[in-house]
Amino acid sequence: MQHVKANDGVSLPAALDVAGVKHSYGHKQVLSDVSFSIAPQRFTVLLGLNGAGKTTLFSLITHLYSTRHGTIRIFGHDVGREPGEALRRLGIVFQARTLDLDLSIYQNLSYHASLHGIGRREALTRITALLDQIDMSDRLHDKARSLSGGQMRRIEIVRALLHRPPLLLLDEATVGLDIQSRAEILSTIRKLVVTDGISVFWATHLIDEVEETDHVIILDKGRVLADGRVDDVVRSCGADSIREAFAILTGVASVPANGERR
Ligand SMILES: Nc1ncnc2c1ncn2[C@@H]1O[C@H](COP(=O)(O)OP(=O)(O)OP(=O)(O)O)[C@@H](O)[C@H]1O
Repeated sequence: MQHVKANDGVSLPAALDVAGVKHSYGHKQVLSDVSFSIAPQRFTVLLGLNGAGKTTLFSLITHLYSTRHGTIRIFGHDVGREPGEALRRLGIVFQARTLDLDLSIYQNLSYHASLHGIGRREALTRITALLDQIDMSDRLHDKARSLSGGQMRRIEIVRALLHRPPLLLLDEATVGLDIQSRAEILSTIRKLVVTDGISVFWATHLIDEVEETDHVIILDKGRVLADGRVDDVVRSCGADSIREAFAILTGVASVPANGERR
């Protein structure tokens, strides 16, 4: 089992360990021998253009698809062999909106809590505390449809955290949001790593979401092209910035804001 050093130097099992994973849709292979580990209590970015294979990889990690080639472990638990143990440790925010618009925020969240076997009283305590953290406790009984896109995303993040998973996956969480909402979501998530010791795996095509001290995994056409601290990746490419390193590695002349390959 892959072990990695946490922030305090203690050796822990990797929050996520992906080893030799391949995936095909019919004859089209979209993930080729993908391997990497992410450390606990770190912010790790999965950076790739549209079509790189990020969502497919997330579908394998969350066990929506079964892994036919390779293994995926969450804190040492094999997603294929012990899905209950593995998935209990995982929270996920998908790219597509998933709140029920006709239910209140409380109803959306308490339903999810009950799926995780959390009692009503405990659920309300957790919901109130998490809504407080994102300054939305006054919206508890509002209908989800009355929220802005950024507020909906924040409620989806609260929902993903209700069962207190140590690993949180977010697939293009800021897509379609205005600049201010994007910044707020990103800073909420970055804070969780520091204050709650959560491990975050953040998939994006937006290079300006990456910071120098993050761990970055660059995925392109289903292959891992780089895996390491951002400043190390930049240096090893002989580049001046992660944008330049990404362009060198992928052969994409400039990285477009919409994530489409040019
Ligand atoms: N259900 C499917 N059937 C066939 N091909 C698929 C399917 N889902 C994805 N693909 C293809 O697999 C490749 C990887 O897609 P994937 O959605 O995983 O990439 P991505 O990095 O998440 O991009 P995006 O952000 O645009 O979703 C693409 O070429 C896509 O067209």
